[in-house]
Amino acid sequence: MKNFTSVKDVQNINALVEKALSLKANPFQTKLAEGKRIGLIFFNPSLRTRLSSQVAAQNLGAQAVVLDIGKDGWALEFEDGVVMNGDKAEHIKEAAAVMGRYFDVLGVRTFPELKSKEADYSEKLLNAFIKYAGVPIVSLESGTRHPLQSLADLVTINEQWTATRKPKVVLTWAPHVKALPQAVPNSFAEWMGKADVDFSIANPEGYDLAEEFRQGVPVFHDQAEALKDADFVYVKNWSSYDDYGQILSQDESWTFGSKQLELTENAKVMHCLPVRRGLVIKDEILDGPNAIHLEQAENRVYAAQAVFYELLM
Ligand SMILES: NCCC[C@H](NC(=O)CCC(=O)O)C(=O)O
Ligand SMILES: NC(=O)OP(=O)(O)O
Repeated sequence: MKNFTSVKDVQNINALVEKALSLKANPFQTKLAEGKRIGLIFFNPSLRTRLSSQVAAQNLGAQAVVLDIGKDGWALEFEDGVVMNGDKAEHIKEAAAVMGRYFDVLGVRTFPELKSKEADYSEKLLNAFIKYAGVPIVSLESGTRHPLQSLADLVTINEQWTATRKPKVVLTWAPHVKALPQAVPNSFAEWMGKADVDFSIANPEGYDLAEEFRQGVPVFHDQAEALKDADFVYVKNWSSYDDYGQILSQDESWTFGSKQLELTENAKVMHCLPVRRGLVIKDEILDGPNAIHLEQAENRVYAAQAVFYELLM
């Protein structure tokens, strides 16, 4: 594996899931990556990704250094060939190359601006790191994807599912007050497409994900129809892709509660966090026996550990 920015970077996802589970069973392999350094570069806020990546590095014996570049770094220029006479002090060409000289692996978090579909989906920032850093790049959530989250999600589904038949996994949209990225649902859909599950998506009209992420996946605009017999339900808000970055609905009949759960096969309920209680998922679910959001968050450590292991070893 050269970089970890999408499921396409992974040769064998089952092997990576197994690696994460074996690291979970025996996490403190602190000699493995002794002397290696991981830079974790954040353009945006984070709780889980930041902490789980640092814990994962420590478990392997590597050192992690965090830079809140959005807050503490110089304002960066990404355009080529411009005269930098505005407010940008440093070009990504130098910034990424310098960080590449300090670290063996670089993780980067860069949310989409949700203004231009073309700009966000071209992944300009992540690709600039890949081009100029000269070391493996790990996405800590980019404009279009969140692969460390999706790997942890798949690890969690594998852990929780003991039956021999394929589990039915449904990704459902839920309302929110802010326009959120499509990165988490895109990425989840992309990973589920490669996993041994029966996968479908429920969202209101106008919220279909970009076609490349839902090819061959049944999409329902009726949540109740989609939830029937589900074994796992992944709840997440996202803003419109077609009407890019817009909030088209705040319909709270899509908020996931007991009424929705009753339609399922006593499904496990998933969310990547942070979750807005009462709006996205009701307390009765988050505080009940079907919620596995904390297990997902815990597995972020072993997902990151497996990825760092692959890239450093
Ligand atoms: N890293 C996990 C999710 C990050 C982001 N959520 C958020 O920005 C929530 C913000 C809020 O609820 O105000 C998203 O949906 O992609
Ligand atoms: N799920 C997730 O990536 O959480 P953070 O945004 O807190 O890192």
